[in-house]
Amino acid sequence: MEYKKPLGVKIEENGVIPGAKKLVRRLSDMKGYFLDEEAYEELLKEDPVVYEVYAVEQEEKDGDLNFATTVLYPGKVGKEFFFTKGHFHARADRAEIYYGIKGKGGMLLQTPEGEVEWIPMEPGTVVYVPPYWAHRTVNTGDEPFIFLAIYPADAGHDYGSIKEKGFAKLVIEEDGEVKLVDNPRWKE
Ligand SMILES: O=P(O)(O)OC[C@H]1O[C@](O)(CO)[C@@H](O)[C@@H]1O
Ligand SMILES: [Fe+2]
Repeated sequence: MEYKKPLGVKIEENGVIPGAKKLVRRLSDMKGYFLDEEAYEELLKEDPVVYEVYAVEQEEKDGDLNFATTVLYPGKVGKEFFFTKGHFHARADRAEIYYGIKGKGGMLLQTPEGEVEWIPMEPGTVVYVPPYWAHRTVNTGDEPFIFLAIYPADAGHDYGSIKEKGFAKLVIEEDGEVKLVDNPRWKE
């Protein structure tokens, strides 16, 4: 039997996992994701980084685990806070755990039928993402929102239906408050 080597790494203050694979998502990678298209086009002139992911991933095998930090920057497109794209798992029955490290935000979760849950997150919050729920994190603060995700190595990502239809709710700022409102573009 060939055993894999165990691994211990320290997450840096800024969320970076040394030696991890880095993925950068700029606003230009998220066309069609935000409601306010005019605000999107305007901000596209700067094309800010919306989030970075530092992932330590294994082969897509049953039983193994991946982990990744995400540094989700503060910002808004119109009234809508910056968020991660959001996805179902390609193997839809795979669950996931998130752990809040820094900053303030929350997670939007949604079933395939469009039932939505919002879970506020701060440093120390653990979120259990059950099988079959799509998930998207949102930065509702004014500093980077940093969190760790731990997920089955064979979970995969299914961005398709979220890219097309979005979530049934939007997370916006209105009158200085964080609000969840119906997404006018949501279709079942
Ligand atoms: O894959 P998305 O929706 O862009 O969000 C990124 C985050 O979600 C994960 O894909 C895990 O669910 C991580 O790689 C990362 O923490
Ligand atoms: Fe996931």
